[in-house]
Amino acid sequence: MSETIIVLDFGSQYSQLIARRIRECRVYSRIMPFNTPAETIRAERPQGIILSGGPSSVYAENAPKCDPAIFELGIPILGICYGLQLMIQTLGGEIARGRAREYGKAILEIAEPGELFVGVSPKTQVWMSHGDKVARMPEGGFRVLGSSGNTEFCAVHMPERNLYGIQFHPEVVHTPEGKSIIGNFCRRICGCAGDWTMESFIEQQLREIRATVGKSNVILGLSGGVDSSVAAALIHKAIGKQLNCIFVNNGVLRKNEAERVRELFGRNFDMKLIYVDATDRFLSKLAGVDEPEKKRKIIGNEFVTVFDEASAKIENAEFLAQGTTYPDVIESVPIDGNPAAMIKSHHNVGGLPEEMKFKLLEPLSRLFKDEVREVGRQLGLPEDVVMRQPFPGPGLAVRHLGAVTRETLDILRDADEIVVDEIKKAGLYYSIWQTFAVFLPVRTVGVMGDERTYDYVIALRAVESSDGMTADWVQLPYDLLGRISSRIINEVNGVNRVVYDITSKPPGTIEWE
Ligand SMILES: Nc1ncnc2c1ncn2[C@@H]1O[C@H](COP(=O)(O)OP(=O)(O)OP(=O)(O)O)[C@@H](O)[C@H]1O
Ligand SMILES: O=c1[nH]c(=O)c2[nH+]cn([C@@H]3O[C@H](COP(=O)(O)O)[C@@H](O)[C@H]3O)c2[nH]1
Ligand SMILES: NC(=O)CC[C@H](N)C(=O)O
Ligand SMILES: [Mg+2]
Repeated sequence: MSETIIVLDFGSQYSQLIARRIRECRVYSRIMPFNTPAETIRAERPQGIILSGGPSSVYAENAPKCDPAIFELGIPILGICYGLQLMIQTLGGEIARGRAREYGKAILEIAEPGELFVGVSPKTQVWMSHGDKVARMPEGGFRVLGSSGNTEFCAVHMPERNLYGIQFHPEVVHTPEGKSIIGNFCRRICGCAGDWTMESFIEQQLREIRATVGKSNVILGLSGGVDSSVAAALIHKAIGKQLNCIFVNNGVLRKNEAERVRELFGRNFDMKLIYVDATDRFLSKLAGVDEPEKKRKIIGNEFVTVFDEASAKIENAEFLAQGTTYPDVIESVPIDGNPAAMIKSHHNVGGLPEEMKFKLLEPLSRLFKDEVREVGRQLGLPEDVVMRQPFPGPGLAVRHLGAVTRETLDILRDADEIVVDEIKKAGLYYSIWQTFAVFLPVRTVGVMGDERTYDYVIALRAVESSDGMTADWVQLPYDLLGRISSRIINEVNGVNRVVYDITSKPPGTIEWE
């Protein structure tokens, strides 16, 4: 078991970031719903607990509350923003609406560094995002470690129980010394040695995969994408020939993707690959379906039916392995009472059928993308495999608004190929998270060669991200945008207009559906 810090999620948009910062300190972290019982938490034997921020006010009706028994577990706790407020309220203090809301930068003046602020400048910039404040501290027990102009109780500590609370957000980059503060919590306060590395992860997973699988066979859905390629390499290292990879052409792949993946696989892997061309089945199920969640569910279900059939020929195929990663899980699963409500069902998680004969084997399901890439490198996969841009399992179906048809899918494929080609030529493919085309089923009027046209619209999307959970649109050079636009309009029949999507995530998502 690795050292673990648990992040209790009160619905903060930053819970992921907190988890990542902890992992950057080489300590494993897990996000759990705010109402996880203290007993469940104790059973995980965490070294520490962080209470996240959150949109509610602790004094509001139905405000999310943690099990108060967690403050009695003897495990160090750091409350951030809402987490601080909840800790103070639970232990007898009072939270009230502040005179002014405080968003943005503030200066924390450290009166007493304690263990939390070792090595942090006495006056340090911190980032605030709150409207409530501590109006009265609980009687006795707490010390004030620091204040800011607006917030008297900006950092507090109860030595007796090893509880810390801070009003600001150490997890965001606008708190430049935030990483040291989180590092101090993990190492000095929780006593973690920081031995969570990708090497130790691989070793641990190899043992676990062997123990879980035993003598059974494993089917792995291989898409040629980063996650499933890395999962294949890892599982193959663990169980060798018991692994059977299946690559499904679901009819919504990119242009020439089926050939490309088979070539890539042959070049990099020494294992079996079963190729199933299921284009007709997927497209007939998708015919006329324009609702995004329906499309996703149809694709998730059909994938499993195909895996089922293909595995019939494989003896004792008990497990279905997938390259599911942490963000897939977090975005898709509405855990009871968890405020991180469901955004969209990733086909490989929320899109799976309720009854399935396979047991799931998902060794990467606790990793972020950059960690998956690191595992791939350590397993010897080349850069052109680990650095491929992510491509969603539901493929072009979620980049083609409205119901898909063979003709309009081909339009999207041709446009998409031009986008990728130009981005590669510009040397940007590996430095941008994702770049792609989206098909809009609306037609606009144009004029080409003095003739009126009435054709479809293609939207371009290019986003920067480190894990797909949040993303910024990229300021692609105008001349590159111009080149892509004119090539699409000249070379792709049926398109007479190209637009550029300048929405970040949030409020948008990366894919359009
Ligand atoms: N065409 C496919 N054939 C077989 N399995 C697939 C296919 N597409 C997706 N999957 C399965 O669904 C999982 C999730 O897809 P996802 O796109 O998130 O991962 P990926 O394709 O492996 O990596 P990337 O995120 O880099 O595209 C994959 O890891 C794989 O197991
Ligand atoms: O395998 C997948 N199955 C899916 O159903 C799916 N939906 C989105 N994505 C990818 O996840 C990241 C976040 O995408 P969104 O901002 O659109 O949710 C982006 O990288 C998306 O490409 C998926 N991958
Ligand atoms: N970011 C937060 O956790 C905010 C906590 C609480 N909603 C406030 O406004 O003070
Ligand atoms: Mg993919």
